[in-house]
Amino acid sequence: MSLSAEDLHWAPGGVPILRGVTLRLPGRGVLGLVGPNGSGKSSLLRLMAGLRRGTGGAVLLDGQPMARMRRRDVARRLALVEQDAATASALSVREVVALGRPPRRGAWAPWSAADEAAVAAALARAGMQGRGDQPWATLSGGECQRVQIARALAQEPRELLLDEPTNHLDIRHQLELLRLLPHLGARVVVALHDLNQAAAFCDEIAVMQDGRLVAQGRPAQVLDAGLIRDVFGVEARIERSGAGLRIAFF
Ligand SMILES: Nc1ncnc2c1ncn2[C@@H]1O[C@H](COP(=O)(O)OP(=O)(O)OP(=O)(O)O)[C@@H](O)[C@H]1O
Repeated sequence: MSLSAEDLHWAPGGVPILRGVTLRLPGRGVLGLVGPNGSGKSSLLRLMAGLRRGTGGAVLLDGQPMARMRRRDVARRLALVEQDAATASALSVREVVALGRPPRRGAWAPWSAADEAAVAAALARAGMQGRGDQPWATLSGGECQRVQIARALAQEPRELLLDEPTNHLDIRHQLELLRLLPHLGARVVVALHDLNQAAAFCDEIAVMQDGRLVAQGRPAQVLDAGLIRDVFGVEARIERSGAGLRIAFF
């Protein structure tokens, strides 16, 4: 059953930001969250991660309202990597990844072989094995993103929420990161701006517009010229080849 938003509303200070969003994760694979600036993608991810409480509706984890769960139990289940997540710069890569472990450890438990193994596994999954001793401050932008993902993976989440993880990355690092997503050992929800990348790398796409979820399904079902015009306000031509598609904008 996994993670879902059910008729979720959020109106901080009375201003409606999320207006009745119902979003269910697909049974497996990567769900892409797309939508114009300000449509509510980051807000939805933060509410689904339990960092904010909705003002109506619910976020459910395995059918249970997240609001009634302990923070620690939520953190054992899912992890969020926010946009431009910052980290104290004096740490090594291994120390940064180890910051993901507290939800998995007893309050007073010493650092264990299991913790060490989880950190090593997270580094390997994120393609950063052998880099544990490197100072965080010396990493490239793409490496920083990978280490933030490794830190989230060290929580051993079943659901991983990523908010625009390709921000600031050059095209090679964007593609490397997107190719990594199906291999992270978690269900992934990823907010993306590039519709072609979303179509190519996501099993399903969910489209936000003005605080509402206006479409969800396989990329070829969801992305058409009419939706792109209505939601993003641009003209597009969809070129289909087999199961894939390419969007040309004009
Ligand atoms: N704490 C808050 N209080 C009031 N308004 C907020 C708050 N957080 C976000 N907003 C507003 O909610 C709207 C949606 O913001 P959000 O960051 O969720 O959009 P987004 O789709 O992620 O945008 P982008 O693509 O630009 O990152 C914006 O108008 C934003 O200014």
